Amino acid sequence: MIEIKGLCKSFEDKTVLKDIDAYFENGKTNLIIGQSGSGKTVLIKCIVGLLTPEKGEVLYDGRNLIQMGKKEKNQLRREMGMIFQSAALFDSMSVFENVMFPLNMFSNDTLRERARRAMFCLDRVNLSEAKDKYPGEISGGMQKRVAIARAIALNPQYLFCDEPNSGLDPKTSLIIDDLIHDITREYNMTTIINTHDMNSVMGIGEKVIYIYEGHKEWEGTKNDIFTSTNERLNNFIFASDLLQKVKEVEVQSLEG
Ligand SMILES: Nc1ncnc2c1ncn2[C@@H]1O[C@H](COP(=O)(O)OP(=O)(O)OP(=O)(O)O)[C@@H](O)[C@H]1O
Repeated sequence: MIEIKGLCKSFEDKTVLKDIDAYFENGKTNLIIGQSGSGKTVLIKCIVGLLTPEKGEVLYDGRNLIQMGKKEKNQLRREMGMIFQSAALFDSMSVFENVMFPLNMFSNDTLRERARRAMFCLDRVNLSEAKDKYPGEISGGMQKRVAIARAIALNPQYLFCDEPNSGLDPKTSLIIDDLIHDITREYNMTTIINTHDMNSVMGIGEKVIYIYEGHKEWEGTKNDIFTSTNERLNNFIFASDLLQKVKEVEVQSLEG
């Protein structure tokens, strides 16, 4: 579990995060949502240690990241998998070599064991047949799947995904969402996803945190969203006519 307590972050005189408390459980997909500029990326960067907050705690199963020394932080980083907005694969390496990369950097296993692990991860995302291709030769959705295989290669306890669906069509986005959701359960990981994608919220939002102008405005499950009376949340989620219709149908079925 990851817990954050009283997190505050400013840049010069601009306060971006205001006293955020939240917890993210194992085996669940936790989503951070909010308008552009509300502070989601800064929050996730504080959680993974790329930014240091002025105040607050970031606890990884009780271990406070903010107070860790360099050695302990490096150890913790090995327990983290990350999937960035652009899949951020190495273009000059094959799919297989991309997945081998973290294993070659951090694992003490033999070459044979590392190769077996890389193939296992590629198989898990249904890409073993593309192992010799290069990122430029495969689709955006396949690149994201390679990024997922690479992120889980070291068997992380914590998985962070920044806009995993950016640039993907709705159907491919669903495949990526389901994959992240299934893997989270299978490995009992703590997964935090930063997203704008309302389909993701409705599909895999086991826990949703809504950030508004740097503070936590609301939290709940995807089902709680339909019955929430929080006006800011409603304005944000049900901005489109289509989602407004979905809400009406959902509320009717809850009432009936
Ligand atoms: N390094 C920085 N220096 C100064 N201001 C920053 C820095 N990083 C972020 N900010 C500011 O913090 C605020 C929140 O930015 P952030 O990137 O977290 O928003 P976001 O919710 O992730 O937006 P989006 O959904 O568009 O990615 C913005 O006003 C941004 O300009």
